[in-house]
Amino acid sequence: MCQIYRPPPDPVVLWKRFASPHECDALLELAGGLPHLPALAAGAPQGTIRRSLSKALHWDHHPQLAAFQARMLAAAQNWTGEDRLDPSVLAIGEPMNLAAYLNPGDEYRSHCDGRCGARPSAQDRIATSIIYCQVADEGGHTTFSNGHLKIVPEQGDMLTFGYLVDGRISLEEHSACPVRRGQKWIATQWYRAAGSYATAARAAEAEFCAESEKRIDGDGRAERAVSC
Ligand SMILES: O=C(O)CCC(=O)C(=O)O
Ligand SMILES: [Fe+2]
Repeated sequence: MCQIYRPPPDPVVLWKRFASPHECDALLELAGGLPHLPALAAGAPQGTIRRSLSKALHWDHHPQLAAFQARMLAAAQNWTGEDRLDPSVLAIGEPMNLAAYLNPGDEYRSHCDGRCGARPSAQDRIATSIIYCQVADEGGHTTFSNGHLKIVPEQGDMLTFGYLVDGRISLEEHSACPVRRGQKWIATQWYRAAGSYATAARAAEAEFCAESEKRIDGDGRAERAVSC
């Protein structure tokens, strides 16, 4: 089931229970356990906006991983309305990233995965999926501060958001709130554009997830919020 929190052109969609505990375990095994290297966010000296550990997982070493990524990609492409539009808008362009927030206060402050509203150049990132393999007991939510949206995921949920927007304030900017109690680990996949942006822009206007649509209202697990 997928829940739509925001429509295109910068959609936010949550696929409930996308990954089974077994699949998360398998990812962890491929990674050789929880990451142990400090995550460095691009442009942030000493990773000051990001306090977590991370590790890249390369599909070419793991056929199992490639198959799983293909399933993620297919779900993410769903928002393009596969039946009517070219589903090849998104492509897996880089390794999967495992990130662990293991200590109280671990967080990832406000940032964009793409260009924060500037027009993307060829092969820039245009969408992100995050699988929450473990959620914290308290804190660790994902917020979209400009969009006033806080996502409160459950274990196995996959959040996908797109940011193929041009020249306006981006609703893409997001943060991982500090973990307050317990631990959190996620698997992030960043997508890049396959094909022309003209195609991608058309697709971004399309309907998506229509058949199982469930909106934020009445859901109870997302809150209007500007901060953690
Ligand atoms: O941990 C989160 O909730 C967000 C992670 C994130 O923003 C990313 O991996 O790009
Ligand atoms: Fe991010």
